[in-house]
Amino acid sequence: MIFLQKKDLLMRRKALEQTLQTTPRLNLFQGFFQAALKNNLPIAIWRLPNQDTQNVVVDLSGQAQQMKLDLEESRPGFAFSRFLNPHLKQTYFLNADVHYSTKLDTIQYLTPPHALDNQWHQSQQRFLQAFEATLEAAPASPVHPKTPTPNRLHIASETDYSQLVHRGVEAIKAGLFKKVVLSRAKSVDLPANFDHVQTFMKLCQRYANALVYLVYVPEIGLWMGATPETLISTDDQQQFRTIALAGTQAHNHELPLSHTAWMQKEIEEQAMVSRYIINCFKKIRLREFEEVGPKTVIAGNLVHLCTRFKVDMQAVNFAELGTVMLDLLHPTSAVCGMPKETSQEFILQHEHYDRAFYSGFIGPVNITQATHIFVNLRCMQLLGNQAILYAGAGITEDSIPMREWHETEMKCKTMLDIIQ
Ligand SMILES: C=C(O[C@@H]1C=C(C(=O)O)C=C[C@H]1O)C(=O)O
Repeated sequence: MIFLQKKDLLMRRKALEQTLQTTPRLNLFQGFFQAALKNNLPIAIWRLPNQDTQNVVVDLSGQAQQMKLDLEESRPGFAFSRFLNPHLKQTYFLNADVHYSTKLDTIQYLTPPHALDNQWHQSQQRFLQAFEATLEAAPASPVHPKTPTPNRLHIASETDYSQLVHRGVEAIKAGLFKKVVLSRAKSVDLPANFDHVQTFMKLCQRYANALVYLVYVPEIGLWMGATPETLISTDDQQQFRTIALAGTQAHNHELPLSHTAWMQKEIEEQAMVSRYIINCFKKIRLREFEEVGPKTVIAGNLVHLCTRFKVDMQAVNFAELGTVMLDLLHPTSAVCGMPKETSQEFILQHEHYDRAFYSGFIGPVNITQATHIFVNLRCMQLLGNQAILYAGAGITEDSIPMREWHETEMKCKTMLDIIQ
């Protein structure tokens, strides 16, 4: 019986390979997405910065697994974390049981070591059946994603947010901390013809140097974003990378990037993030790192100041650097504050809403021998016919509440420009 099922499955996979090559990209991704929704399976679709390759992974176990993230030991998959995730222990992880990349143009199947043969094949069969069916004919009534209601959602008005910033500045003046990143949620109606996969494709086109993603986990819901901020990356050449990104202004297309002028406030704010990263290196006695910047970089409609850090993991003989640094860095002072503990406490007490996955981290783990984890910024949670957009701004002693509100409005535009 199992033998027959296996044979059937192998034939189905083979037939699919040809279909993959003749089906337009958009339809393929619609197919993956619909098949995952139909079977209640977690799915992640993404495209790395400055790459054309789009990827999809589907977790056939059907469960959002929460685990302690260990990058060096982990199976290939996709990590998704809330802002609050002490010691990375509550990281959601989507196993790459099914992985498709437009570069290889083929589906790779991974069977987890603990999988029960029978159940596993059935789950794969059901998924591939649904995938094939959507490719043959787009469903007349597509399945809609489950969209659990966010916890403690509060849409801050300009007055609410200005008061919050004012409180932050007071706390800094009182010496509680030096910087705090204060954020808010904004709600917008989605157009009647809103399409998740099409929006993902539009984001890819518009934001070439961002990680663009669409993640669906039935228990969590649907998140989408185009983030400019690498948290950690490690590649097949054993290079570790991270960046210090802060300071924000609108991108002036008429001005060469190198002519962008920055105020003292932004320079200091970004320097704090760099210092924070260097302190993390110091904690693990790592001295050999390359540091380049700060330079002005483009992130959609905005520009930021960015310093790049690089470590040759082989040269320093530190194979676990990725996990160790992820644990030390998250949440960085680009999304939390400086010092970390007191600023985080302030955020939890005063923001009056749950950041959920905003300012958490997200990205592929051990996919084609590389891991690219990003800070989840310029993102939105999709709820039926409504989207919740999230954005924050770094508050220092010199912050002016109205300006910070305006900055968060500009950050929300990254998503707004695509959906409206
Ligand atoms: C907090 C966000 O962005 C972060 C904060 C920045 C700032 O305060 O200038 C700039 C880039 C990001 O590191 C966000 O996009 O919500």
